Amino acid sequence: MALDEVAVTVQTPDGDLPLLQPTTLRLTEHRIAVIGSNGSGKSTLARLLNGLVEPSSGHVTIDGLDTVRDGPRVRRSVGFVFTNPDAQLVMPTCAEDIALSLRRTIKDKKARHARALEILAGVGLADKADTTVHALSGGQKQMLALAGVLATDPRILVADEPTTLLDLRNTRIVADRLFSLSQQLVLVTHDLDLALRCDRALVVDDARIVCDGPAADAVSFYRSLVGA
Ligand SMILES: Nc1ncnc2c1ncn2[C@@H]1O[C@H](COP(=O)(O)OP(=O)(O)OP(=O)(O)O)[C@@H](O)[C@H]1O
Repeated sequence: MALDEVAVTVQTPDGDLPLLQPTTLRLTEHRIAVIGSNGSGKSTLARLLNGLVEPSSGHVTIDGLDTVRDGPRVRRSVGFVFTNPDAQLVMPTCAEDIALSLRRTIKDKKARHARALEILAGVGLADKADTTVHALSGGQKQMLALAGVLATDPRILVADEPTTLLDLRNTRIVADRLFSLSQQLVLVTHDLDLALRCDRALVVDDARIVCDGPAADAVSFYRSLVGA
């Protein structure tokens, strides 16, 4: 993943508002954390990586594919997990939701349903196949949303505060799943323990990356930045 002189600016009634100042980055490590205060620009950076946000200037490329020009192919490579799983659970039942993610790879409906049941079993939701997604707990919903994204077989996973709405136990379950993946992971988080488990961390402040390095160094920098 590469950002070349990428800036994001939005127009507001008060004039241009920079959401990301010009940034050049190469993201090659297996697990990269993005940390920083509320409103600093972390989600903007994460959303650039799969084309949910387009650069106002510069280019974002994933394996050489431009996120604007090659949007659909980029989104096949880069799965995105939202803070609130309700944003991505769209089908009436859990099995149907996973089956939706499998529609590109498994054309036969029965085979797709069977694979969906296997995937649900793999995340501890075997008994929820025919349950409405609205009847799941927050932790179960996030595991379902994550399983749905992984069912599309992305090479990279970008997760934007995936544990923020979860209690301690569910945070651990979702985090352990994320850290067990072979996929490259970009994890936006306020949980500094999770950031410390990454190979590299970026600190975002006021629309800029103000520190970029080994997670322990970046977390120390962030703590001193906010006086904690
Ligand atoms: N489309 C938009 N129009 C105007 N302002 C925006 C837009 N998108 C984001 N912002 C503003 O840009 C800033 C950065 O937003 P962003 O969501 O990237 O922050 P964040 O670091 O992820 O914050 P949080 O930790 O609260 O989720 C915020 O002040 C936000 O209100």
